[in-house]
Amino acid sequence: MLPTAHNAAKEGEIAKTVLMAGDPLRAKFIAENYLQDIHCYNSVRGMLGYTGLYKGKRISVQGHGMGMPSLGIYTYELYNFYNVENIIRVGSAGAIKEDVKLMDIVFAMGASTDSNYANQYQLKGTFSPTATYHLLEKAVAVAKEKNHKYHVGNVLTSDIFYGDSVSPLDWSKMGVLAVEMEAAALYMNAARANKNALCILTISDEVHSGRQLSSHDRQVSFTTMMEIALELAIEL
Ligand SMILES: O=P(O)(O)O[C@H]1O[C@H](CO)[C@@H](O)[C@H]1O
Ligand SMILES: O=c1cc[nH]c(=O)[nH]1
Repeated sequence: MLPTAHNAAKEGEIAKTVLMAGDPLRAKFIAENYLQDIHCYNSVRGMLGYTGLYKGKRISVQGHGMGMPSLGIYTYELYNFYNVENIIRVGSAGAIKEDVKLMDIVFAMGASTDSNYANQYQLKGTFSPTATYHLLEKAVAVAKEKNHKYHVGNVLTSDIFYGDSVSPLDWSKMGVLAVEMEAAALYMNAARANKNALCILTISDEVHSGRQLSSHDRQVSFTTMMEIALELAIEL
């Protein structure tokens, strides 16, 4: 079974806990700036993956691409073929609730979705994708200790970035905080594999106001989220 069609890692090359980002260059940035003794285990399709040490703990970091189908492939393989236990997504998101602002951190406690990803499970109802509580609890504790501004709640995982006649803002009437494109699939793959997952997001743009982060603020606020995820990873 290993390596797979999408991941060149051999058995044992990936740690039990993996940080993941849509952009593989964000994964490379984390590896090069925070990990020691890094080893690049994957570059198939440019979806870079590295294993290294953070404060002495072995962790991996890998890209997952954009959208649920892409994240679905990489996380399915990590959970089911590479014996990964914990996946922490570090992503960007658009704020849809007005009190959620640029650079804020959002912990996705739940992930509502406009996709049909859950149809594969043939359930007679609607599955609610949720974060693994002990990951959420520990990550929030790290953010609190570091005095970062954060929100915990529901996000929208959407199949649509450039919408024609639909707006993610409609979801704010249900208290949904922000929109991104992968958390629901991550939580469903984790649930089905009986593994752990958390999605941590940084607000890169406000859908409600049209404001966007400058490239400088993007870099600073993304590192805050990365440091929370790394501190969480060493506790797992
Ligand atoms: O910054 P990442 O992790 O890619 O996350 C968000 O950014 C992409 C869209 O620009 C989507 O993947 C969305 O989920
Ligand atoms: O999916 C995303 C990510 C960032 N900003 C958005 O508006 N949508």
